Amino acid sequence: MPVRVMKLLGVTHLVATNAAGGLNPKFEVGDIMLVKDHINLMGFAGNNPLQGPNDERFGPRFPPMNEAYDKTLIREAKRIAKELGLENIVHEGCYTYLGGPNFETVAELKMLSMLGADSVGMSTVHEVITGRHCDLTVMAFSLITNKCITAYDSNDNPNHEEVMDVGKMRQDVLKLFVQSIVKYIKQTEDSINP
Ligand SMILES: O=P(O)(O)O[C@H]1O[C@H](CO)[C@@H](O)[C@H]1O
Ligand code: HPA
Repeated sequence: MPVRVMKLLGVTHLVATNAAGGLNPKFEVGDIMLVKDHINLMGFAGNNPLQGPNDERFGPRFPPMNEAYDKTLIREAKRIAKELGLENIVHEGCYTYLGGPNFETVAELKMLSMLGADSVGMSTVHEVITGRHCDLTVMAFSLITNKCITAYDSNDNPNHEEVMDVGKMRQDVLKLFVQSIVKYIKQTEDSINP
């Protein structure tokens, strides 16, 4: 619903962000993952924001989702990351989510890893689907706040405090990153519609 309100207000771009567990073993806590694709696992279970009668004022009944994440914005976000000296902590990958609010089991995480997910959260996909349905240009990134635990002999536990702490630790960098991306989008829009 907020995404459609944004559309009605004239918004053209959606930059979605989330905190997520890192499933890709190359990711470290505090890294950023640009989302290049997602797996809508809740959609597999029949939970999709576009369910129900389609409102043609927003978009078509059967929207494509193979190019959900704008390739130009991903490319420019990488360039910006380099300019800001963040290239070593910025990666690209596939996001997936379960409904939460519990963190995932070891078996669930092993399955998600086999499916090709690089980060795991509890949000974002519904907003992205709704945004693409009404033709917003979309980009998203995950802040990796914890490493997913995929071994039964681990003594670690994911917890929301750690997620919040890592978010706070990275807030200045993330603010700068988002500001730079928004600045790029504004410049591009202004050059198209002066
Ligand atoms: O996806 P966001 O809201 O960024 O936050 C993620 O972090 C929280 C769990 O710690 C959950 O809300 C999960 O979705
Ligand atoms: N799993 C799901 N959601 C999350 C995680 C996680 O490990 N970290 C932050 N949000």
